Amino acid sequence: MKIQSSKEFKLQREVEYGTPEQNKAVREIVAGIKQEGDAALLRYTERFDGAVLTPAQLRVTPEELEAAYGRVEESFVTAIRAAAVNIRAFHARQKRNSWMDLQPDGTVLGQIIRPLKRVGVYVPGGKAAYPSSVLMNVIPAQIAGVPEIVMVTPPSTGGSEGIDPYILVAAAEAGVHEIYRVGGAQAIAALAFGTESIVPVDKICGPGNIYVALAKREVYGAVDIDSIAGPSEIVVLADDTAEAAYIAADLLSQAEHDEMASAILVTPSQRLAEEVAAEVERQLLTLPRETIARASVENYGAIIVVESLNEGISVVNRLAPEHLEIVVNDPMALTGAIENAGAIFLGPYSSEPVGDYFAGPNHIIPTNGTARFSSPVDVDDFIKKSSLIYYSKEALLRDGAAIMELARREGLEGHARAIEIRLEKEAKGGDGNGEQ
Ligand SMILES: NC(=O)c1ccc[n+]([C@@H]2O[C@H](COP(=O)([O-])OP(=O)(O)OC[C@H]3O[C@@H](n4cnc5c(N)ncnc54)[C@H](O)[C@@H]3O)[C@@H](O)[C@H]2O)c1
Ligand SMILES: N[C@H](CO)Cc1c[nH]c[nH+]1
Ligand SMILES: [Zn+2]
Repeated sequence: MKIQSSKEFKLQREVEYGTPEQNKAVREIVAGIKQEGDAALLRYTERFDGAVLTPAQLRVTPEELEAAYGRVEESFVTAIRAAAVNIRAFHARQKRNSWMDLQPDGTVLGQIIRPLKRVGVYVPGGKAAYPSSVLMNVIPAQIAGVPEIVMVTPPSTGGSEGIDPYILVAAAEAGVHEIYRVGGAQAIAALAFGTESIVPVDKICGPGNIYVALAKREVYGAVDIDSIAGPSEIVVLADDTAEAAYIAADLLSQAEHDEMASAILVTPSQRLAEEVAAEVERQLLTLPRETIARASVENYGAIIVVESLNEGISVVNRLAPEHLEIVVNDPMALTGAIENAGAIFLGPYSSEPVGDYFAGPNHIIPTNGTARFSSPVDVDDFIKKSSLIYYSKEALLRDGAAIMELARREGLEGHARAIEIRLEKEAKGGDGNGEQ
């Protein structure tokens, strides 16, 4: 990995997100699905995933879900159940309730919280299969009370029409029954606009590669999306107390996701910078996904040597990473200064994969600097709110003049008159129903 100063470092997102070719390809795929529905969905699935399907084969059957249990180890089922307990407990704390505030004049104001009706969850399955992302998508939706959860995931790597059995078992454990074997931009477009086989959804959540992330951005507006949760990112802010081998391993844990993943060390220690660079090289040699991880660290990785931890914090806030590890003498003391980071891991034992799989917080986290304004997936992603306004006669008589003043200053006489007609009637003796 290249060691450089903060001045030499050039932030990738200052160039366009995705190449022009990737952006163009995604726009064409989305338009194709919109115009041709299933026919385009099957064509793209053959082209990008090598799976030749008929419309009847798009949906996973209950028998396939059942059969998947026979293809996974018991230890996997035990582990995914334990992870689900932690994820459920963490997200249960986020549940909101409707509320109403009854004021002394009889006015009632409030918010009604309802779950979204139908959501689509994307579970990646291209370069790796992500059963953990099933739980991260589905559990918060269930806690919110979403009645219809539909999952999409690409057919397994290698061109089989099957889906990775670990993903299917995770879905069965989570209680998802509507699953389609489609992935990439075509799956996102099918969820957003519907096809003959897939009923459209209200919102799409879930992580994915650059094609998935760009497609979510493209369909936003027709449906809601969680955030741009694209290729994974890790930034480690470390001082001289950090163990180089741990830091290198954590950087590679994210680099191995995708050639476009990004792994960056920020440190005031030249010694640590050099040791981590050497460790990354050493550990890469035995990593099964060496080719992907090497491409990631070469193209999107960096070791940035800063003057001080304070300068390091500024660099981190500018990067706004998906994951931030703070591995310094007193990590808690720095946490308050971190303004932009999707998830913050403190100390030498909070290795990033702890959060990817098990601790409980969600691993679907904004990338590409969007942690500046968006948050990890949570229960709030699956609800909507309606405001509730009940004004009593007393309250309208009190506030009417102010409302008419504001309406007339906006030149909206119709608004003013809607209030005035009531005030005038009350001035003449009211409607006699005595309502307060
Ligand atoms: N940010 C997060 O919260 C988070 C969480 C988990 C995973 N991730 C990321 O999710 C991604 C998973 O990627 P993946 O590739 O393994 O699976 P994926 O399911 O996201 O993508 C696979 C799909 O990409 C499409 N595709 C591949 N090459 C294409 C091309 N040339 N043109 C058009 N479409 C093409 C195919 O349709 C394929 O089905 C990784 O980048 C990983 O870092 C992010
Ligand atoms: N690190 C990914 C989020 O960027 C999540 C994940 C799932 N499995 C392994 N990792
Ligand atoms: Zn990961």
